[in-house]
Amino acid sequence: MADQPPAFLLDLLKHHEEPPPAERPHVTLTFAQSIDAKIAGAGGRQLILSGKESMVMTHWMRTMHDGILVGIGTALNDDPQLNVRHLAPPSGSGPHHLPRPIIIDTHLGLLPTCKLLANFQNGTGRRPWIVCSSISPEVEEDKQQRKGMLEEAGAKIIELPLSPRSSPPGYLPVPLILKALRDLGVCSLMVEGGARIIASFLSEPVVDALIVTIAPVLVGDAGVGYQSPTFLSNNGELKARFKDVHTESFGKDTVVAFEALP
Ligand SMILES: NC(=O)C1=CN([C@@H]2O[C@H](COP(=O)(O)OP(=O)(O)OC[C@H]3O[C@@H](n4cnc5c(N)ncnc54)[C@H](O)[C@@H]3O)[C@@H](O)[C@H]2O)C=CC1
Ligand SMILES: Nc1nc(O)c(N)c(N[C@@H]2O[C@H](COP(=O)(O)O)[C@@H](O)[C@H]2O)n1
Repeated sequence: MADQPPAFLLDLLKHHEEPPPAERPHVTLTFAQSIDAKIAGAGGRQLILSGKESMVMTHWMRTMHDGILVGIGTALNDDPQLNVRHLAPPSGSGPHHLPRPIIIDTHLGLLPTCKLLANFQNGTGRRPWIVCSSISPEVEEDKQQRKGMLEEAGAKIIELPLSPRSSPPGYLPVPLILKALRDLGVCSLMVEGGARIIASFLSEPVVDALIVTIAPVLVGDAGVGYQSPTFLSNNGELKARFKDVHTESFGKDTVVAFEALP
């Protein structure tokens, strides 16, 4: 197994050597999809779309970011670990860098028994950060109680103001999330999904690199896809926001990498 990330990742993410903007980290959006653009099965059932080789590529990518972000839908559905266990231990100095797990969880529904917290407790994972909407302890006793339980299990809770007019309701604004993470020292962020998080990040001009693993399978209409904003102008021409910079086969999968256009 290779002992360093694939060359295209080193090249695509070399902007990480530069400081990120003041208002956000460098952002990489990445996920795996079928050829009919599904990221999960019927009813959201988790699908292992990536084969071994592209999964190893994803784990190398994880080592190259300060933080790794998923939405609460993914955290509850998949109970992910977000670590780098598919990589062989490095031969030389120290272990691989582990990204900080970050969960976007407006109402604090994450379970204190989840694998991310269990891994932190047993010393194999970093302390997860949970981003939620601000709590008014007097009127939200249940949420305050859940906060206490999650903190007891090891989580750091980050509260952000949620506008009553937020659209869709209950969504924390992406720029606010990114600013809070940047202020906490996160300089590079890998966003893994799920469907709603992908749509939200694609709707804002904040994604520097987009890396999609395409597995040669059809999931069918019952599968879960993701929405993207309209990239067509009134005359039907493509208003490209990204340019494709690299395509490479990893085992049976095709990985397509894009970078944001200025
Ligand atoms: N194939 C792949 O690479 C991946 C697939 N998945 C799949 O995605 C599915 C989960 O996706 P979703 O249910 O859409 O959940 P999600 O993981 O996208 O979380 C969405 C939830 O986060 C909260 N949220 C707060 N602020 C938000 C914002 N600004 N934008 C979006 N959400 C915000 C809301 O409660 C929202 O319902 C699962 O089936 C999982 O297996 C998840 C990650 C990667
Ligand atoms: N790269 C990739 N390929 C797939 O086929 C996937 N289903 C995912 N899912 C993402 O990875 C998380 C699971 O991570 P762990 O294996 O538990 O470390 C899952 O929650 C999705 O974010 N990714």
